[in-house]
Amino acid sequence: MRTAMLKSIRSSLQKSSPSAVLRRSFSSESAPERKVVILGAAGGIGQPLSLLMKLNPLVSSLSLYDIAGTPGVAADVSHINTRSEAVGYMGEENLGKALEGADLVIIPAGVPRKPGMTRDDLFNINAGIVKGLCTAIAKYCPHALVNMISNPVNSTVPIASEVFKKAGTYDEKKLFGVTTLDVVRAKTFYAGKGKVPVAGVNVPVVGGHAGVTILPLFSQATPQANSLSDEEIVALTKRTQDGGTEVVEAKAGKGSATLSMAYAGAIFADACLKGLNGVPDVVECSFVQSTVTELPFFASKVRLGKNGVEEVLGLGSLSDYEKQGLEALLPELKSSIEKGIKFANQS
Ligand SMILES: NC(=O)c1ccc[n+]([C@@H]2O[C@H](COP(=O)([O-])OP(=O)(O)OC[C@H]3O[C@@H](n4cnc5c(N)ncnc54)[C@H](O)[C@@H]3O)[C@@H](O)[C@H]2O)c1
Ligand SMILES: O=C(O)C[C@H](O)C(=O)O
Repeated sequence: MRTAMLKSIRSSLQKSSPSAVLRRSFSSESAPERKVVILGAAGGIGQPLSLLMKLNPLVSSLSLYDIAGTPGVAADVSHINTRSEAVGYMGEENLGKALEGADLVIIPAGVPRKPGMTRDDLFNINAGIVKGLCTAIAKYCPHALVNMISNPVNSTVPIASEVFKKAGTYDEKKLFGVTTLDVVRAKTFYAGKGKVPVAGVNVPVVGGHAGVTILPLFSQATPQANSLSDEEIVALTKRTQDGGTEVVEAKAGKGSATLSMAYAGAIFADACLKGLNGVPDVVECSFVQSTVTELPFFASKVRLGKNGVEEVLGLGSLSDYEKQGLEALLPELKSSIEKGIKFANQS
């Protein structure tokens, strides 16, 4: 009787959508102590992400760091009656205190795009910001998991890896480029076009996080929506690849995706915390060190565990259209990775 009940609970959990899992995790209790740090916490993503992480009961200590504005954000969210204590840290002289003892560091620090810009146009400013923050991570919390949101992710993750290598702290299992927003978008657009309930939809997205390097694998979407034509799959792929630009244009100079990104960042951080806590079978897509292709970093499904990446999963079988997409993305992704590595080693 008890075994049957446990089986049924397990199966309903496995079928749940990420948002349902996140809501359910908000109500779980007796989790281990976990310190989560947000670098860039007063920004467009940082503020709603701070709220969502304050709501997550897997977090016991929430450390909010920015170069400006964090006392207000921290005072505000600290009044929310949830498990974690929230503390704000402002200015570089307080970065060490913000990071000490961290289990997970989330980085949405840096400038966002304006209409007409590519993510790579952010490199000149954001590469230096990420390098500085990662140097501090290597010093103050070398064992923390790092969730990189700052763009261009295809280059900022390699920059972080080089900074950690130089400091002697690099652990490839602990560095993640956050590509969850691509998955969130692919699920939403697919459910809309395929007329299937969005809560149950799953779509892996592989490659990287910019334009054609974003490759949604609709051939592996579940549940399969039978009615979609090849033209509709092409249009869905393009919309997923251009999702960020769609928001940048709609915001007309006032930045890029913040609310949907905070949601996606919270889903991914929650998955990392569950992995750290030993929850089995936590799988999300992420841009990580990889041998799935010839490139040193690649986004694919990743199983998360007590040390971060437990297993980088393969691509599975691809449609001919997806195979072409994979071939087409490799040169751009390669050059963005190399640009990040070069920057970290020459400056
Ligand atoms: N990975 C993704 O899917 C994804 C999605 C959306 C946005 N982004 C990227 O996230 C980044 C942030 O976007 P946003 O809309 O929140 O921008 P924003 O300008 O609203 O906020 C950025 C914050 O970073 C802070 N900051 C700047 N330098 C810092 C430093 N050295 N240390 C700490 N904080 C610092 C700023 O003070 C600001 O509060 C951008 O690079 C954007 O392109 C990534
Ligand atoms: O598009 C951007 O510049 C921000 C982010 O990478 C996104 O995908 O929304």
